[in-house]
Amino acid sequence: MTPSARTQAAIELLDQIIAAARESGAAADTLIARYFATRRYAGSKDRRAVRELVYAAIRKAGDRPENGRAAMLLVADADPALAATFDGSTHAPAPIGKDEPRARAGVAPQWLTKALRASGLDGAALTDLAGRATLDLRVNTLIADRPAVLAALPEAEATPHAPDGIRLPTGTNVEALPLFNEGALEVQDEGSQIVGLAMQAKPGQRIVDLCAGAGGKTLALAAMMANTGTVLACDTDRNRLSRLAPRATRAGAAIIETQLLNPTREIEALSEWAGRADGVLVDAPCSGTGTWRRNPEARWRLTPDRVSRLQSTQQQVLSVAATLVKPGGALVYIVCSLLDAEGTDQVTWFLGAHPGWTIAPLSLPAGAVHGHGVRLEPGRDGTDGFFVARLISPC
Ligand SMILES: C[S@@+](CC[C@H](N)C(=O)[O-])C[C@H]1O[C@@H](n2cnc3c(N)ncnc32)[C@H](O)[C@@H]1O
Repeated sequence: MTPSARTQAAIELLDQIIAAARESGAAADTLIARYFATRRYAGSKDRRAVRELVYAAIRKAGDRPENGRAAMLLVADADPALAATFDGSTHAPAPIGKDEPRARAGVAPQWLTKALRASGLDGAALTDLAGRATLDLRVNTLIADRPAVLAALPEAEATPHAPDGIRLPTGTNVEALPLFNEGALEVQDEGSQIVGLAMQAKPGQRIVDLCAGAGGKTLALAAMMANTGTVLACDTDRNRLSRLAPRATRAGAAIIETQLLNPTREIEALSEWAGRADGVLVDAPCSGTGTWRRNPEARWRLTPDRVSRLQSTQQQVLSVAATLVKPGGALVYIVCSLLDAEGTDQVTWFLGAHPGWTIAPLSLPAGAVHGHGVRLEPGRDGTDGFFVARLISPC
């Protein structure tokens, strides 16, 4: 493909991504994969170059742009070589017209930027939210240890904070690594590894992972517990939860049970666990403002109404969790969001609605105290953004 044809392909893809963001359609990565599946003439270098252009435009445009051309023009304004590809030749975008509209540059839509500022993020802390993510993995200590893995993978380095984390060059085909196929490695952002430590899970305990999804944190809990005790992994999403069993088998995690939940009838389904869990992890559904490094177009999908619906779900899940924790046991609340409305404000709500519960201080390898918990920030900590708090049930 010529440079101009690559620019045109990026514009077409951006049109699809913008439409999908407007209509709750497929994620950018899925659309990019589909686009190239039907364009066999594009080689791997072309795909990489087009992908780079698409993501440069997504990261730069704070609001959902009108169209792909307006988004790409925003990038071209700071890149003369890219601007020169708008030359009107075959397969190229039309020449840039006088006063053509550009997408608005920014971190996020204005309402969201305001809410993030009110949550204590400003300057680089704000702009780094949509920066580039690292490729982090957790060494599964049921099968291997970090020094052995680092010795076997010369291209890997230890993550700066998480004790079992390694970092690989971006773009590494993880699934082709023998250590991955042997179950010694799990792809997991360093931030996700760190907030999981807040559960302080110990061998022999009974832990509920109430929003387990496909089990990223469940597997880490089983490893922390050295495969003794029980981890009950629950979720309301059958598809996500069904991905956990094969992952657990590969990881040699034998203490995991799963339970699919009906969103209005969790307490009934979990009656055997009422007041009996040593700990309950609530990795709650959230707006994902901390994960824009991986899904920058998520900024274009979020609305105030969606945040407020998520807040209701978070409160509902927290209330279910509170019924499961034994006296003196712990509830760990995590969101991969930096909005206080989903983080520390929800803990304030919980304490008001559940008298007798207290906050336990957290000592984690990264992050800083924020409100009732600890916050990890992409800019400061080099991880995805998270809020985590540890609450103790009355005895
Ligand atoms: C942030 S994700 C969990 C990610 C997972 N813990 C991990 O580490 O990979 C939140 C999960 O909460 C689930 N969820 C949503 N509503 C729920 C509810 N009422 N009860 C339990 N899980 C729920 C979603 O299906 C989603 O999988």
